[in-house]
Amino acid sequence: IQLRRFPDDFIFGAATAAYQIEGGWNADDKGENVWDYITHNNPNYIVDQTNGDVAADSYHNYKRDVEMMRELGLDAYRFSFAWSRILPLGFNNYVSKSGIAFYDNYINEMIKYNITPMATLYHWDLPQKIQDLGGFANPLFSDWFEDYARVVFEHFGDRIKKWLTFNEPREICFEGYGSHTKAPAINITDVGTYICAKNLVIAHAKAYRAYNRDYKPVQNGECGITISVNWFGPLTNSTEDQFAAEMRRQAEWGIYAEPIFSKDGGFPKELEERVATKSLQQGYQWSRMPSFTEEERMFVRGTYDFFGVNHYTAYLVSANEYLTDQIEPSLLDDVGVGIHVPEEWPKSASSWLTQAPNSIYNSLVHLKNKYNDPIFYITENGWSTTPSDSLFDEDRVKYYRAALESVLNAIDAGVRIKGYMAWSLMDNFEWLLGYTERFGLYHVDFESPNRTRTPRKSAFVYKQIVKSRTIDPNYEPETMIMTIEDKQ
Ligand SMILES: CCCCCCCCCCCCC/C=C/[C@@H](O)[C@H](CO[C@@H]1O[C@H](CO)[C@@H](O)[C@H](O)[C@H]1O)NC(=O)CCCCCCCCCCCCCCCCC
Repeated sequence: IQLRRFPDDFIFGAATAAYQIEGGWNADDKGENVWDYITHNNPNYIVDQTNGDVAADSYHNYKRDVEMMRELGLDAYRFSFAWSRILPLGFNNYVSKSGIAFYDNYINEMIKYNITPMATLYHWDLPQKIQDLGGFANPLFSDWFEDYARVVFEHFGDRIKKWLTFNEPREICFEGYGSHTKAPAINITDVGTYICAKNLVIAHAKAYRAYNRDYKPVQNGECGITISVNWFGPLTNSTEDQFAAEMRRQAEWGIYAEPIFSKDGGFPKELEERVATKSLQQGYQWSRMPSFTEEERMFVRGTYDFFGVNHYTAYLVSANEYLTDQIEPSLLDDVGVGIHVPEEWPKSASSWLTQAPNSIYNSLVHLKNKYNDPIFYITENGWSTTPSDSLFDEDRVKYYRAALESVLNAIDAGVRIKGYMAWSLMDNFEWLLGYTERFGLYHVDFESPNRTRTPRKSAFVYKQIVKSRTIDPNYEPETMIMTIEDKQ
């Protein structure tokens, strides 16, 4: 059989995030963030009562991390900066020398071995002081974020050419402000998600425009945002189900993507009208979804060089079936649709994650058509197993092969995908689920003092894909001993 090839300029990488791997929660002068705060003050918030105080201890093991990237032959590595490690007080009146030194060393180690760093400015670890001031609900948030972004561009922009402002606005705003499944667990269901969404996209735009104006002319990098785009397709072909799926997509990612990537900007129209109507019926004198002024709409619109997509799974949406009770008022009540996951889709260790057919293709072809053919990077994609599963992670291997076939299907359909980052390079702190779900190509022994990393079978399979730039469905590693090979 002729195997399909990834384009020569396609970059393969792996991803992580600061709070999930770094540890060193109070090393040197690092400040407290919202995950430090919630895990220390309410340990039962996490299912196994753990936290990221030490995690995979990448603060001390970063050289081993880069060695793993070399073992896999990666072109790129996506990681995030911890705001409170760089600015321990939240604001830019004090910049931590040791925080800067840590990231300098980490990045220099990658560059030394020709691994392209892709950096996320914010992956959920807000300085607690900024949260005490309201966090993403404070209209001044966007200025504080721009200040932080400028410090990072200033110090690291000579070496980092691919920037992401935020990781997954849905998880920040819906789960953190409109629900309680992410820190800071504000759970103000009527307006939390919507106020956060507006301030977040304005903060993104301020950072993007600051980069474009003051850094890009010298540093020559690119800047985007990563949005979680799981596929929400209609359960049937009926008009009602198709509209229901569109409403759910608007609620899941449209409220963050539309202001930035659409021709007109602003929030998605149908959802905006629905929330405005329901708000009046519910006795509010204004829509629970704030509008953009004309100036804000134009300011946010078009602030991207590429679209970062985190994709894991899919759900089927129905207008009339599988409906469940929702808190009223809330985003899920505003949308008011049913969700179904077919029994036959293979299950992972995570309740929300099944292996859905060709869902990367479905998502990216949809986004390409909706948002005028942007350049995409898949900034996360991966599969979870349990801590007791063996190193021979056959399900993860199947998932990665199917996902990468779906990437090739999308490329064949004309989608401009330039890279793929596997989630994750190594096991890490999986938020509410602590260490009970594992996403790593490398297993991490969280009981061992130096957090020993050991490659799983999927690491060898991914390495072969990266090296050959093809997906051989029959490839079997000959050994489970990992080595570093010279890149051709
Ligand atoms: C049977 C019908 C049930 C209806 C359920 C409807 C579900 C609709 C959509 C639900 C989304 C669920 C949450 C998914 C979040 C992910 O998008 C998010 C991805 O984040 C990135 O991924 C990495 C791995 O998780 C992460 O480490 C990385 O930092 C991040 O960038 N993942 C998370 O946020 C992780 C935790 C999610 C836990 C949230 C608990 C909410 C429980 C929802 C239950 C859904 C049940 C579905 C049942 C399906 C049955 C097969």
